[in-house]
Amino acid sequence: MTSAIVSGSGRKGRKRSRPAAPSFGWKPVEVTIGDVVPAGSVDVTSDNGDAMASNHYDDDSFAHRASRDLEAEPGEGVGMFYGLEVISGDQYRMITTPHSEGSDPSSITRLLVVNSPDVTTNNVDKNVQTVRKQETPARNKSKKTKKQGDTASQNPNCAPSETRSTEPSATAGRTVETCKHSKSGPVDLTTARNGKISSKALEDDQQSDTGRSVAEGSQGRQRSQQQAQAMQDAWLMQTGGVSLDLAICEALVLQSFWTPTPIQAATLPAAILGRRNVVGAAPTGSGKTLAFLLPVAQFLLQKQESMHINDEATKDDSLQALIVTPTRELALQIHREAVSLLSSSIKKNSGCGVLVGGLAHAKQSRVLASLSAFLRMHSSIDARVDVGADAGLRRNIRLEISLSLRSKRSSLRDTFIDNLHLSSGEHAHLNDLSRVRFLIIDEADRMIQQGSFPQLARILDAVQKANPTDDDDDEEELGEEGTDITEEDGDTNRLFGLPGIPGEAKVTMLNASILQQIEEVKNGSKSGPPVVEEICSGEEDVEAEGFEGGSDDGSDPISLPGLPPVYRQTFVYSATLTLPSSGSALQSKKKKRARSNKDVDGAIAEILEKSRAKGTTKVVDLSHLDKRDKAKSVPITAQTDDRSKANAIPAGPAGQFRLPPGLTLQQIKCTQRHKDSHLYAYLLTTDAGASGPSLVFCNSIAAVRRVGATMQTLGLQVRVLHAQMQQRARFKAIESLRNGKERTVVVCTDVAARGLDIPSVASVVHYDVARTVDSFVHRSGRTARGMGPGAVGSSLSLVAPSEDRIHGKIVESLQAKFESVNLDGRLFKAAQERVNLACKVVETEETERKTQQSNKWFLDNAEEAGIELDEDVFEEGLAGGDKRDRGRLREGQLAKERLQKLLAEPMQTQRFCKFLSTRTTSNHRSIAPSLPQAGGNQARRNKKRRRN
Ligand SMILES: Nc1ncnc2c1ncn2[C@@H]1O[C@H](COP(=O)(O)OP(=O)(O)OP(=O)(O)O)[C@@H](O)[C@H]1O
Repeated sequence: MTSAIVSGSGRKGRKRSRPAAPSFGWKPVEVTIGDVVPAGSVDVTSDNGDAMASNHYDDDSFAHRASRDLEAEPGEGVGMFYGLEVISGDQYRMITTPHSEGSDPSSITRLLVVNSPDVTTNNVDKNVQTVRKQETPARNKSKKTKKQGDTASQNPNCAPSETRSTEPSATAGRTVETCKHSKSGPVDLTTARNGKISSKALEDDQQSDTGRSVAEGSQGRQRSQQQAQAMQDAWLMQTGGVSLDLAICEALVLQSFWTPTPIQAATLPAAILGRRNVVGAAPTGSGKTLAFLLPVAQFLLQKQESMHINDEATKDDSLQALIVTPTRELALQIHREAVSLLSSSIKKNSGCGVLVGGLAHAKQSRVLASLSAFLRMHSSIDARVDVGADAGLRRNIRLEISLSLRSKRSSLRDTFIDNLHLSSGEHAHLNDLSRVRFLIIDEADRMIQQGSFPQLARILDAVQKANPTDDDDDEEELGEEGTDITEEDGDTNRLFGLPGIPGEAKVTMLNASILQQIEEVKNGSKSGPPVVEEICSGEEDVEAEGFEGGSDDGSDPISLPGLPPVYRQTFVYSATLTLPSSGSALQSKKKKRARSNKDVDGAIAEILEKSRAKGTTKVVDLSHLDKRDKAKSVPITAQTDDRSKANAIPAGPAGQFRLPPGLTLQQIKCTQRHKDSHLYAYLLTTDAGASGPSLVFCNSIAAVRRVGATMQTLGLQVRVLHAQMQQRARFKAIESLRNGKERTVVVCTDVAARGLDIPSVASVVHYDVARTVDSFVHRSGRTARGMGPGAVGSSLSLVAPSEDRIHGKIVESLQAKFESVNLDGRLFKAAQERVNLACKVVETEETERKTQQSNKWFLDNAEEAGIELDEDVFEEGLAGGDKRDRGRLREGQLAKERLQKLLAEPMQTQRFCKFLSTRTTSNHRSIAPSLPQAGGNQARRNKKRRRN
């Protein structure tokens, strides 16, 4: 459909020659501002990187091209397409903006869009809800001339951006601008969100002589509103049509996030406009958290506004979004980010809750109780009329829970999971999962490993049960598959269908035939579970599909009494979601058939299947470097739209993980027993290691304890972090990195490898080489996070001979250059001396501590039993031991004294090596430049070379 129904424009009916169709094959259509276009005539989802080019002209030469293609007359304003506004069930109005900043929007008379003939009405219908509320003041500016008869532009005192107030419109709750002029001068109310804000601002204006502070406050508000407006426009442009709520934009302004990251730009249109499920993979530190939080926040705020209009009828205080993470720290971090995103719109209590294990029972109950209290508080707020800028914004509960699944001792987790099966109780709102609108699995490849999946499956099942999107006849069978799967594979840490290196998730999307088979099985027309077929898309060109989710596809959730069913979106994210290449896909298909035809292949497919994700799934894989195979062999399914292919890049041998651009990879090859001294020298004397907080990863808790104690004895500011620690201490370790007052070194296990976002972390050290490539990628990704030139950091691997093979695999797989760090030989010798002393001290202290602990245990138990103990049942500590023990104690004491002396003198700063450091800190003493001094064989080789 290329014709437009023209309404209310001066250019109406004007005949023009149609411009040539662009090479991407879509038909361009010329429309006039105010045009109403039939549903289905334009693709509103514009949800991949190329879509902006497909939907409108947005590059620098836009003006020229649009003017040329439209045969614009000199001085005629042309605009660009921003999105659609719903006029009625099947008609939409183009939303436009001027092509360049500063242009008068009201001058736009025509625009050029590129029209997709393939998009169905269904597609657009599903976006009605989300598009409806996306009217922005910027767009109002262009509509103003239609609605209000050019009042503003005719009044010289009424500048377009300064003198309009907004009033609620009768249609779809949109705002319509009117011109206001007051004695105190123009008032910028163009960004006011609703009528109440307008009237409040006007009151301020009329009382402007009451005090300077009022005026200043108003100016400040205006400024922040303008900034939010500018932020909204910036994101609108860069996401190809996503107009974020102004409240969200305010939060983005505070963080200066003026540009969406690639993963955000690629997924937001699909998630917000298309209401699709999203499977997203992108490098560490690339903003995936916001990519899934923004759609949630946008939905909540839009819903909030619609509730403001519709009141009780649509009031919904139940859980809206559930985010599941693999670690407690990550859950807390996401919670913090969600709160800051919503804080400007929902003041004190954002309605976000975080449930993690490891906290005291009382504390856990308080978390739950506070959420309940918030529900009650909201009920009371609902009962009264709110006035002011926040009116209506605090009215409805926005409850979001991040649930960490890693803790085996998590009573809260159990409480929550158990509560899922209760119909009433103290925290009844947690029982109702029927309204969960967003189900988000972060670090998804981790969630399906190491025993987390059964718990995750329970939650997915509970959510599905509460709001079924399918017939659940095979629920039991699916539930049992997990057990069969692990038994069959003989690997309790992995799911069936996940062969290969532990930690890699094999992903296969469901295709049409699988889904059909699932349906057939469920309908009873076919026995046996579905067989997965993986489609290697190759050259095939799957046409864009209409949006299949929601109530129109016949598989809608069962309605709850009085409330319409909730359409649920599932988001699955990680930095390492490995999509299979064509070869592996075919192989696994054969293997799969030979092994069993019972299971849905692929972990992510499993998650999507378990959560009964309906509708089109958008797959965005930005996590791999190799784009040569981009056009080939991407597993694609009927459930995955064709535009996903452009982003889905195969992994495997040809696809290397993309690392953060500011990350420097380094390596030191040394013996296991020299690792401590290399670590110490690196942290203390190299610019890379000494420039900020560091994370040192070990493969075991015992190693964490030992290395942590040694580095602490050496005078570094050290904290340890592992899963067996008290939760409070875990938080403290993370906070020590975050507050950045001191340069902390956190020695940790992989519990800190994923998700943690602490931009100040300057270096990551793999004390033990990571066991998998995924693990290496995640660990290294704790540094060089975010965007821009400041996002730099280094990742050092200490490679012992026994780790050469696995390190080689990592190097090969990443195809990245690892720089060698050659420490100055003299420096290394000095470091080694200190480390030897520290080790002796640690060993002595450890023996003493153990003895004391054991004696205390005896004493406590004897006291409890009322027994008097003989002196000789106590173990003697080194102090009271035999001659040899006392000798060891003496050695320990001497080592301590010697070490203290050495530590009082600063270590020499490294002056010559790959990491040349001329920095002098208060702790470091510069020495005269020295000649290179490599150690051992290397030194001899260098000498020989020089002689020759
Ligand atoms: N649009 C943006 N512009 C600038 N910075 C951003 C933007 N979005 C997010 N960030 C910042 O980027 C950093 C990394 O983001 P985030 O923690 O979401 O990364 P991630 O992709 O989830 O990483 P990981 O895979 O390690 O979990 C954060 O400090 C965040 O504040």
